[in-house]
Amino acid sequence: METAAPAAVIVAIDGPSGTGKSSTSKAVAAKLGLRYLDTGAQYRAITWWMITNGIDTDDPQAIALAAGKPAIVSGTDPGAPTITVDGLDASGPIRTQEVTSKVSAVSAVPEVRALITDLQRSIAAEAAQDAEGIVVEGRDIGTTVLPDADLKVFLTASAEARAARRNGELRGKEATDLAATKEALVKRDAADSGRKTSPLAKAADAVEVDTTELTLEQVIECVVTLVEEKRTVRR
Ligand SMILES: Nc1ncnc2c1ncn2[C@@H]1O[C@H](COP(=O)(O)OP(=O)(O)O)[C@@H](O)[C@H]1O
Ligand SMILES: Nc1ccn([C@@H]2O[C@H](COP(=O)(O)OP(=O)(O)O)[C@@H](O)[C@H]2O)c(=O)n1
Repeated sequence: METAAPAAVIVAIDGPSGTGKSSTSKAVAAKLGLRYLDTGAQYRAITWWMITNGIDTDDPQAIALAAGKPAIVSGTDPGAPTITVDGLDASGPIRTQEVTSKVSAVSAVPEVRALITDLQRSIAAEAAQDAEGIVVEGRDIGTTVLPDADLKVFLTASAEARAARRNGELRGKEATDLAATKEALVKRDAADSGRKTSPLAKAADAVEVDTTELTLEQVIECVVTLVEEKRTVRR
């Protein structure tokens, strides 16, 4: 008798910058044969498009009017995630300090969030239909984008640990001193948490994991266990 394939699993991993969302989400998706979506990269991509097309990122109206123009496409292979804007590879430009300094303003605009949230939901629905499921990481996945996700994880860590991790990633001129990195990170956290439309927040039914004292491997193992527990219960 054919055993039914396990139902697809939808995992939401949220949290502020530097908690390990991307590293953990990619590793968990790869280990469990799931797709992966970096929603931050989508907001960075539309921000990069606004900057390169001369849209004033301090003008929410101008951002709203232009929000529907760029075509943003995400590749969901955790081993080689991709992001293109109007067919161009945007994976490099979206990580600059210029984009990082403007992405919170762009992503706070309701019209931007509505368009990108629809895109995220269609990518998750496709993964549920055609694959084993997906790990979607961001700020508002468990609260707004995928409120019915099978598993919601909210990663936290001290601002000091997060700044040190982020600083460790920056290269050359962008590797500013730790204090400057921490200040920028705390400022972005506040903007993301304080905005009116789908702010950074822990869903009531999310499992909180403080990664401050944990290694990345320990966080990955913790989330893999949580997903496998979910899958077992549902079989
Ligand atoms: N628990 C951890 N311990 C040490 N370093 C970590 C941990 N989690 C992530 N990192 C490192 O910190 C940096 C930021 O991780 P990332 O996954 O990009 O975080 P986020 O997506 O939440 O901003 C990366 O260099 C990553 O390897
Ligand atoms: N689901 C999401 C993901 C990111 N974002 C925005 O996009 C920015 C960049 O997200 P990111 O995940 O690439 O940032 P890091 O956590 O990697 O520093 C965040 O600071 C938010 O302003 C959002 O508003 N909603």
